[in-house]
Amino acid sequence: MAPHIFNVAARAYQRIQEEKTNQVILVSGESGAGKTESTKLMVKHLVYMSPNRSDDLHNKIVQVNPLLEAFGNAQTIINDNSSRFAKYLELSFDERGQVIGATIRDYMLEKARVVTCNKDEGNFHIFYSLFAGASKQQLIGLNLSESKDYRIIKCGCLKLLEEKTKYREIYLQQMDALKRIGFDADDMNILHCMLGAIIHLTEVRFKEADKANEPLEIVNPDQVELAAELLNVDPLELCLSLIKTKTEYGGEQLYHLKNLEQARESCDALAKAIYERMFGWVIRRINEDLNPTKQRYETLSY
Ligand SMILES: Nc1ncnc2c1ncn2[C@@H]1O[C@H](COP(=O)(O)OP(=O)(O)OP(=O)(O)O)[C@@H](O)[C@H]1O
Repeated sequence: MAPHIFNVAARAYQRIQEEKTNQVILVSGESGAGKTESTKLMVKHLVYMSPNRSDDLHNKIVQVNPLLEAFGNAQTIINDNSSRFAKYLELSFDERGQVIGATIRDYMLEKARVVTCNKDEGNFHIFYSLFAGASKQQLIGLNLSESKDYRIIKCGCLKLLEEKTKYREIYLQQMDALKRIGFDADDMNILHCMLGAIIHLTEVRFKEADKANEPLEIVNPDQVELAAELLNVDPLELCLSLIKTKTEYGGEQLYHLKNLEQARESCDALAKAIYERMFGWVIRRINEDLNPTKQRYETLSY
């Protein structure tokens, strides 16, 4: 019989206590095998075994899950809530075996999903919950209209749009979780602006110039302007960076015109990079919340 997950967690905990050495549990398997759910149960069991069961820390770890899933999970053919990143969760213990903190490290976020995903799958959950849950006023503030108009939503399974009630509920949970990890009104606003900017950037379209050796034309420059406004950057600079490459040679700045493919790629790359930074920001804030003390003793990692 395969080892039970509680047994694996108990053995690792026992070794930390007896040998005072770090322990690692590797949770692997194909998509949908149950890695995420098993990890949640093992964390629960480890906290349960701690001398002064820190329900508070366990609750915090559980409560950040909706956030991780909002930004890092998406519907795939195999799993409705598939993690599209690899996760390393480190639990810290004091000498009594008490869990005193947790740190999450993310790897290999599938950021390409922001701009391309299989038609039977979904984009990251956060985009659907944003359209379903944000108020009309918030969406107007981001210059966004009906979700079905956007490539970021259209590139995935449109059926997800029919689940508005579910996503509205999820949005409220996500906003609640953000507040709990210390996001204030300004942080919330920045996060929404980043999401809005990504959505506008993925809308930008380019066209070949009529004459040779002329820069590409941006078909809908309003989308670049809206993205620039939300990112608080100069719209002209942003437009230029999408159609030209700047290099420095001998202290001189040189500009090369991008072709259609390069411009599309750089615009998508920018959207993906913003998404990745945003995810990293959320994880950093989660870690601050999960580490009330900076002291580190033995650790257990997944
Ligand atoms: N221990 C469990 N108890 C109940 N349901 C489970 C359990 N493990 C897995 N499941 C079911 O299987 C689904 C997929 O599990 P999970 O998301 O943990 O898989 P995963 O291996 O992390 O997948 P991915 O690699 O795609 O993220 C869950 O949404 C849940 O419905």
